[in-house]
Amino acid sequence: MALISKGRIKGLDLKKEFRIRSMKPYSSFASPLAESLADKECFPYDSVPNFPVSTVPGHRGQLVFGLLDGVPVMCMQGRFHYYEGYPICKCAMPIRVMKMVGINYLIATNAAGGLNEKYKVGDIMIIKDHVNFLGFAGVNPLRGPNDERFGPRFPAVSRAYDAKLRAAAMRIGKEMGIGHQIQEGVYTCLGGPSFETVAELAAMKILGIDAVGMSTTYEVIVACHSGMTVFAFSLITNKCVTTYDEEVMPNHEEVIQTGKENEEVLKAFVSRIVQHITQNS
Ligand SMILES: O=P(O)(O)O[C@@H]1C[C@H](O)[C@@H](CO)O1
Ligand SMILES: Nc1nc2[nH]cnc2c(=O)[nH]1
Repeated sequence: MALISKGRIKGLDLKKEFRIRSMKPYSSFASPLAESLADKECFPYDSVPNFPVSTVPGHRGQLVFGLLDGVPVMCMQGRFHYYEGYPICKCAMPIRVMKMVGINYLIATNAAGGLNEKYKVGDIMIIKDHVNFLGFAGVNPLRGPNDERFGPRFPAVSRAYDAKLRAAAMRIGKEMGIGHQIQEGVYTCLGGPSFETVAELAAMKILGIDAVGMSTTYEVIVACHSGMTVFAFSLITNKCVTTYDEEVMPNHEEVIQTGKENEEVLKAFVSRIVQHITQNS
């Protein structure tokens, strides 16, 4: 989800580049956050020229514009993952569309497996940093010719996750009475779609990784490249299976179920962070 503000990127014309006029408003909602927006307009991904289409069960495919408690926002209902077969730059393309419509704040959320032993299912992990494993192998969304209109060839991402917003989110969590559910840690994105082996998880633990997922890092890199302020968190939907004798195996159903159980609290959390941003920017 992203907050819309004035000041579109210079030299880019969204209507011209994406022929956005041809998008048809559409209304059908999956997440309660998008449902709760006022003055909604929805655009299914397949109505946007050159936009990828979401193929993941449980991931609806549309852009939703509207007001969240009076603040103009743009939501993605369904994101794109490398395992769906798209090039990584295409997975991150919606972030550039956000930049082009004048968005300066990105709030990225994901479902992740909890590797840190202290984490419980249902915890919210504020992301303080990431390990971009895909990038280790050269799979970076900025690979290829650099578009200077968005940002520099070699962007720094060492402070990708805004420290002030992280502190504010921690405070907000406490005010909401969910302080015991809030963690702060390091996220990693793997290519998926297979979940991790026990040996892979053991290696990641040594690297200081707290939660494991299949998204977000490529979106954050692209947002950071174009100067957006980023806040991101993971919902810990399952505990990583770190020994060979556990009966339960990681599964997508558990991920979906934990997401559903926490929808309302996440919606309230995001809404309060959005209010905080508008009052402090
Ligand atoms: O899009 P996110 O990262 O929230 O979704 C995670 C990663 C996979 O798509 C799926 C695995 O269950 O959940
Ligand atoms: N890679 C990965 N992605 C997830 N998304 C939700 N849970 C998990 C998990 O355990 N591993």
